[in-house]
Amino acid sequence: MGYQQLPSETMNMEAISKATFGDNGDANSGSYSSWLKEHPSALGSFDRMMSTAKGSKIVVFLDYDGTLAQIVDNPDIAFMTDAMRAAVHEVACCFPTAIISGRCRDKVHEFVKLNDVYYAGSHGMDIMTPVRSLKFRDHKHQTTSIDEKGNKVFLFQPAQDFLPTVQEIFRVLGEKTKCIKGAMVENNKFCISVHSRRVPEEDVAALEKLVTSVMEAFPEFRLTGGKEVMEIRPPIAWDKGLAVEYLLDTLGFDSSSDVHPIYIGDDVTDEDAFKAIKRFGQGYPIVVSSIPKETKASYSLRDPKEVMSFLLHLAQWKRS
Ligand SMILES: O=P(O)(O)OC[C@H]1O[C@H](O[C@H]2O[C@H](CO)[C@@H](O)[C@H](O)[C@H]2O)[C@H](O)[C@@H](O)[C@@H]1O
Repeated sequence: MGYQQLPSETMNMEAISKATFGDNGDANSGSYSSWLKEHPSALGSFDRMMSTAKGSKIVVFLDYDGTLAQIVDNPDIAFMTDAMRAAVHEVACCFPTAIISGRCRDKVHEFVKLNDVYYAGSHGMDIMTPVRSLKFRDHKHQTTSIDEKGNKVFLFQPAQDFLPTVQEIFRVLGEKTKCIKGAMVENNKFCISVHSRRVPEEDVAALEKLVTSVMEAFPEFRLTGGKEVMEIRPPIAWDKGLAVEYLLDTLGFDSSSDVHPIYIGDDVTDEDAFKAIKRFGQGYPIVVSSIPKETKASYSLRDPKEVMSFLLHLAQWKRS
């Protein structure tokens, strides 16, 4: 195969979990309880976590799908609840808060509808901040723009050079996958998602084969996976972990200051961010999962409802 394929990422996470932990990996099973010993609940561990972080600066990073919004069949209607929006707003009033998603940045903003959080779309390849990064002196990819309130902002778009090709791939995949019922190709600006969630089980392999053959014409591009989705990404060394580092630096929280970053996410691409928090040396990588799975996260939350509860606890802790 000509493109860079990461086999473990292309497997469905539920399949990985079953292969690793057996069929009974649900939240009530024994394997989940033993997994919890390795990745304790961030709610149950809240007091301990916060007593370590007390007096330091907390920065909150959130994934969108599967973390702030439930996973649903149709990606176009993966809305977050008003209660979740209020919880994110509460947290953003207390701590710098960023949302880092695989989706296109505008789409996440449209779903979240909050102006007091920072947005990074396309798996961190499209970051908007009010300040320019000093450490990442990549001025070619740091440009200025005007946000919806008329303020000057900086955009960091390290995959800019690949934009025309990504859009060409989107067009070709859209055409070619028309023959597979239920297939959906989503334009995430600097990357593309090909969804198989609504494809009949017996056609999923054909869809994967089709996408693979289309991508042979674009051998540099990376093909990775997620929850019933194939992700096409440009060949640059950039991921959600580097986006976390970029944001920490840009917002003035380098490793020399006393900072505890928190990252909450549920999918394969969030693992890069968990690793970044570990590289940072302090902070809390939290995986959202109701089944045991391989992860670099230190803590866990079962589902978006528990995420909401954690965010509310965090805001309440700060206010008290
Ligand atoms: O980084 P994220 O914010 O988690 O985005 C990752 C992908 O999420 C979306 O797909 C996933 O959620 C859909 C809606 O619940 C679901 O139908 C799909 O099966 C999931 O893979 C989004 O549509 C993708 O573009 C993102 O890359």
